[in-house]
Amino acid sequence: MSDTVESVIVAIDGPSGTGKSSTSKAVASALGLSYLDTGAQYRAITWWMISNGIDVADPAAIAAVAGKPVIESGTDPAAPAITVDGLDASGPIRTQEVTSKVSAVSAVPEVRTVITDLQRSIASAAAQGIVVEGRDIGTTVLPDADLKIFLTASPEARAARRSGEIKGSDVAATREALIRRDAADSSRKTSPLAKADDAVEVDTTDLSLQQVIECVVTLVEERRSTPKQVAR
Ligand SMILES: Nc1ncnc2c1ncn2[C@@H]1O[C@H](COP(=O)(O)OP(=O)(O)OP(=O)(O)O)[C@@H](O)[C@H]1O
Ligand SMILES: Nc1ccn([C@H]2C[C@H](O)[C@@H](COP(=O)(O)O)O2)c(=O)n1
Repeated sequence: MSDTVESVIVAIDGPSGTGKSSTSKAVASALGLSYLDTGAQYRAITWWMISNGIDVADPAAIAAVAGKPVIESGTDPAAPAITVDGLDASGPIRTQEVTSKVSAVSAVPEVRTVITDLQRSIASAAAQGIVVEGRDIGTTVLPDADLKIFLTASPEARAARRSGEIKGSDVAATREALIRRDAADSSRKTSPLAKADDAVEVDTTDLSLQQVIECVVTLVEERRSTPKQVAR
């Protein structure tokens, strides 16, 4: 019997604020895997569009330049990095302006083609395996992932979590903004936010972050000990 641990690809999808980033980073760190935040990539391309004066309400204008920005993502879960044309984008992609425009930009099919290709090449280069988090990883980007998780939580729990990050923020307004973004991400034509048929759904509403991390680590370990059955 070999001592080498097989590479594993884990897809973690779900709506905003369900704990995808926190869980994915912790699971990747615990298991020695790489980590990819695909939302950061859509935020990065959105930031580039805004910085270059592209009208984000004009899908044709976005499509015409979708291949221009050079986006690079680091995959160290302890220090996730993202650059656009060589510039550190980790701060600018978290602004309210980018958050309010990212659903429109990420709905453009040409944008999704560019970013999906990038995500697949990063995943295939991860020798030890990778945890990839987003909205369409299990359904579209990596349909053959070894394990697919779909995280959910009530809008109230998600809004409370998000509001906890920003002192003095309005929980009701945060809740409405989350619901609006989820509706846009779920209703777009090209690879919408959706649970893959073979994903394991984990409702995190009443779970602590530590409980969610332990649950996902257990699921990965179980998958590693019982390889996926391939349909013939
Ligand atoms: N189970 C949990 N219990 C309490 N707080 C949590 C839980 N999971 C995540 N959080 C907190 O909720 C906030 C949002 O989590 P996180 O950024 O991981 O969500 P996300 O699904 O990646 O969101 P988005 O899609 O908007 O990027 C963070 O402050 C995180 O610490
Ligand atoms: N695989 C993905 C990941 C993200 N998006 C879009 C939709 C989200 O609203 C936005 C930002 O993601 P977040 O940083 O909040 O995780 O990016 C997508 O379409 N597909």
